[in-house]
Amino acid sequence: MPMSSPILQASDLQKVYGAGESRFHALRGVSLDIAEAETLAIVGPSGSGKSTLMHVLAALDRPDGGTVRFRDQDLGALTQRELDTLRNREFGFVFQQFHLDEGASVMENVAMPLMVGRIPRRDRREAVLQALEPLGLEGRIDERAGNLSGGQRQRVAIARAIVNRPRVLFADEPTGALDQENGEKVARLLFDLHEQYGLTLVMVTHSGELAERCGRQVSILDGRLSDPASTTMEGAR
Ligand SMILES: Nc1ncnc2c1ncn2[C@@H]1O[C@H](COP(=O)(O)OP(=O)(O)OP(=O)(O)O)[C@@H](O)[C@H]1O
Repeated sequence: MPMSSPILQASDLQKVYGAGESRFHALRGVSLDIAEAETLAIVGPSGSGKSTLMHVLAALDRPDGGTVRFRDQDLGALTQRELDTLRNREFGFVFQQFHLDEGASVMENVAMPLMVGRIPRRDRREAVLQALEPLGLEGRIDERAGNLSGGQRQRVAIARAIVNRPRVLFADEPTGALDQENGEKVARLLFDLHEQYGLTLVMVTHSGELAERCGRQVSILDGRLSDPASTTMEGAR
């Protein structure tokens, strides 16, 4: 059955850290198609290469071999500047440890991708309010990020991730630093964003429960996908 072309397509990815004695082969030929608007969990034991794979897919890091294509564009053919622009426009990021500037306001944190994308100052506040609104944080816009609770901080990080209206949201252990209740709230928000905007969601997680809620899971072990049949989009929704 013909399928629409994938939004992301990784082919035979290799990633090697270090050299000599400390050389470590973290990705050993990973091929993976990701369909537009699917929800994908990348699972596997600690140190298996999950974050490395996510970073390479998201153009945060370049592979040492193989290719990543975004909408048929070979990311390896782009200059660093072109890659940075594409990442800022098309991808949003949520990390376990939030990575907020705690001394800055919610407004300043969420506006960061808009500044990188050279959106004029006069348009930023409205865009930030729109991003905060579905997360229930528009009333906190002028608060210092460091004054917020962990769950609220992760919601600010999600607002920052969606403020540029990206097509793909990458989340690395998004609920890992949160208690059960706040983790559930954040998980629900991520799936709501997928439903509302058709965002493609790519999530690295240790949580079997979170992974189960994704349309598809791929499992990585020692830098290889453990079930090669899972690399196509048959299971995508
Ligand atoms: N910058 C680096 N330099 C050297 N080795 C690295 C670097 N980053 C990761 N590694 C190694 O590569 C392997 C894969 O790391 P990665 O972070 O992708 O694993 P992971 O599956 O996400 O693990 P975890 O679940 O513990 O976060 C690990 O053995 C790690 O020690």
